[in-house]
Amino acid sequence: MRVKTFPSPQAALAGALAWLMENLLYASCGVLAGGETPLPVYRALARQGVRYPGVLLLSDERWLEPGDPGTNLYRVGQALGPLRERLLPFPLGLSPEQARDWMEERIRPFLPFDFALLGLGEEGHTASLFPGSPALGSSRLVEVAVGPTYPSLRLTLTPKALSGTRLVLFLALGPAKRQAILRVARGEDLPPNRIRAEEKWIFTDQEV
Ligand SMILES: O=C1O[C@H](COP(=O)(O)O)[C@@H](O)[C@H](O)[C@H]1O
Repeated sequence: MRVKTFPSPQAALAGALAWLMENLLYASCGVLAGGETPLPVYRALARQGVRYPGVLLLSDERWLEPGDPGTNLYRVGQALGPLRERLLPFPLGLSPEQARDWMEERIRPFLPFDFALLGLGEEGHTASLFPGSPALGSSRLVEVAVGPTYPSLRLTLTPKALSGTRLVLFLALGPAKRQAILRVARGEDLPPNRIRAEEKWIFTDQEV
């Protein structure tokens, strides 16, 4: 895991945007994190008018009603603008187990993914893979997972699905995430370190 520290959050977001734009040029399937942190990157991407004919997957989904503004699909989709059409979303209308199985079959042909822009939580989670979660050791590509915060029920890509991705970038901003960044960079057994990839980076505004 390599860490790149930028002088400000804005600079780190710009770095992630440049990384994403470069990867979209050559990718046929990439993964995007939900949450708050990457939304400015997706908005900036939409403003650039980037065309991308491939598939975009969400790293995870919060199990809410379809169309709920708390879902990653809603928030990421809004931010992506026209690129939203490239998303292959988790099917929220089914039961979590049906959605898991449906998604697993849909994503299999796209393995290994070309790139993954992922998040990092303060306690070290990425996607909806929380420390200690049984999903970390799953032999499936997609798992139903339980998180400590609302909404607790999630669907997530597993380390098995994400491992083999050519390039993985964790975008983690703000002092509240500094400890998690340090722990991941030290190689502690946290979810980001369960993902094996050719190249893994953390882009941050924190000195570590
Ligand atoms: O719950 C989630 O959290 C992570 C981190 O989100 P952030 O806003 O702290 O960057 C996110 O990557 C994941 O997709 C989301 O469901």
